[in-house]
Amino acid sequence: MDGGTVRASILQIQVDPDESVESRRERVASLVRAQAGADVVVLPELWPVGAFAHDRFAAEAEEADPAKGPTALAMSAAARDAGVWLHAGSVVEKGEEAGALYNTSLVFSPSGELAATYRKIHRFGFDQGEAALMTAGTTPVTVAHPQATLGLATCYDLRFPELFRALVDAGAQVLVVPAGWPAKRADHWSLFARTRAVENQCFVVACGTAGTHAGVAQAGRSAVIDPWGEVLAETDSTEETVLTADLDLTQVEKVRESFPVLKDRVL
Ligand SMILES: NC(=O)CCC(=O)C(=O)O
Repeated sequence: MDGGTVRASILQIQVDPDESVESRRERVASLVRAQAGADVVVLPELWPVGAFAHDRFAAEAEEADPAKGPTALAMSAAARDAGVWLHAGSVVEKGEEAGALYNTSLVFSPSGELAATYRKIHRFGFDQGEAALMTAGTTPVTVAHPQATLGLATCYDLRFPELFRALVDAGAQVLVVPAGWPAKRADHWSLFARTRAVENQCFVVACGTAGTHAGVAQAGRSAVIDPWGEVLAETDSTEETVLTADLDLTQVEKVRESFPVLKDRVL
């Protein structure tokens, strides 16, 4: 698939405890509606509740189905109103099994249909926090956007290159990574985002969070990186920011043909 130029809008959402989840949901829906004309809009990890607000995960858990979950419903409507593909970041998803919670990304088509879900595979916290409270996903997910195959990953997943190789093997050209990455490891975030782009010869669309929740200051640092590792757009702001970049999809094939390193894989 090679769909010309993809305009990506990253919404680096402010997540602070003094704003209710309901108010943030409405505010984010308005921001998404304002992105009409973009080919894909991306939100951060767990923006309704905050990636480190562990004590609120269970209470704020919701269904991924827009007929049942308030965030899914609001994002489905916003995608439809704007006429955009929307990677709506992730929500704390109520699993089918009693008490199970997942960190689940939701992708909507321009008609508001839930086109894909991805349950985060690598949970952060070394047996605490997310790692203790959430169940791990098991399946890498790609999405057939009409212009490009998107590969989905979430925050801490960025540290695990084997997931990204699986996404490339499944045809990914654009790796979309929503995150709630802490400010104190911001340089790791930028380093890994650029590395995943270079080693997989893909675009990386990396959407961070702004603000401070549960005492954890967020890195922001959203960025778009091309398949040669050039940073097309990046914000150094830790405030709420909209970052837009045009991705020339022909670059994926050009870089893979002119420097065919992926063909030399042995394992
Ligand atoms: N929400 C996360 O996955 C945080 C990941 C993180 O802090 C790190 O990898 O460092």
